[in-house]
Amino acid sequence: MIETHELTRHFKDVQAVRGIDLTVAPGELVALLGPNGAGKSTTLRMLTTLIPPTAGTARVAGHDVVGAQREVRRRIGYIGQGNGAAHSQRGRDELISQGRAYGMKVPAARRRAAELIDSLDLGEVADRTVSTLSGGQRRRLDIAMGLIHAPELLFLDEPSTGLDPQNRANLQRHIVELRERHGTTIVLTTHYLDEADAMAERVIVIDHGRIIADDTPARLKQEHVGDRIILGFAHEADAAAAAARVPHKAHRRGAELTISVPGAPRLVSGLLDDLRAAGLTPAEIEVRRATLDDVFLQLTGRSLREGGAERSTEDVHPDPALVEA
Ligand SMILES: Nc1ncnc2c1ncn2[C@@H]1O[C@H](COP(=O)(O)OP(=O)(O)OP(=O)(O)O)[C@@H](O)[C@H]1O
Repeated sequence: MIETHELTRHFKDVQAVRGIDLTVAPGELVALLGPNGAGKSTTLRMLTTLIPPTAGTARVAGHDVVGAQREVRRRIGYIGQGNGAAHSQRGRDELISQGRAYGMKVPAARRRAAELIDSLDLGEVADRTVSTLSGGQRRRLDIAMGLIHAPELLFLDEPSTGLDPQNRANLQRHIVELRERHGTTIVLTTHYLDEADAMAERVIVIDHGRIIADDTPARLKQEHVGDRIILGFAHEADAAAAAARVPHKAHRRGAELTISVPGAPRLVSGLLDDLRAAGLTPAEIEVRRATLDDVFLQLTGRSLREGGAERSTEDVHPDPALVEA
């Protein structure tokens, strides 16, 4: 569905995108994840024919983004960062006008608008003027606008930026459902780690205009970081004895022992049984699952977090008596 080769874009002396090779298969839901200024929007704008590449090539939905702009545009939907819908019109009319702009006849545009209003849960607000809609409803209407001509491929640039957590979760659910229902290939950009993690089966991490990782969220976390079990002992000597005993990579700092192990939640109970049998009972136990931020940190030495995503840390208390100890 998308194939780029050394895709590059410079703005005067800013190298926004530096030679990206990217392949996206039909039906994939891919998240481009990266910090502000990483080059995500610029990549999307080239793929949607809004700006030409400085160098390299891109074929989108079977056509070249420079040589066959019209063909590409007819086959894709693009929802940029701003709101696309006009404010004084009713949402439903906006959708129908958009359909007409794509050459649809009025009855077909009406039918398609009704279908999208239903899919995106806009039934109660579709007959209100756009200016009265909430941020989340506006965003859903934008998505309906991008889908009116039933594109094979939908690009969403930061779809949930500016929404509160509840509206974000709701929008994410709608996007995933759309893909399931219509089989649309979806490429979105985000700097919300939890969003990329929750929605995309494939995450492409972009930094300084280059792809630095490309895999499923689970594999990225496992390969680059792994889970950790953190045990706090009453005495340093116990932590040292436990370090010598556990069959995994372990790092001790004072009375705290950090064990790096894939699939930590599955292993923690057996590990604790073994330590307890040797008379080594930790006073505190924490299982820390790897996050995409840990992956980014590992790859770049910097954090991607901007307050939008929480670390997924969970305390595990397999035996309440242990925690009290
Ligand atoms: N029209 C432009 N003129 C000059 N520089 C630009 C232009 N558009 C983007 N840039 C620069 O290119 C780099 C990449 O920007 P881009 O918008 O692609 O990043 P991004 O990853 O989408 O960031 P964000 O998450 O903030 O949207 C940035 O340094 C940006 O300032």
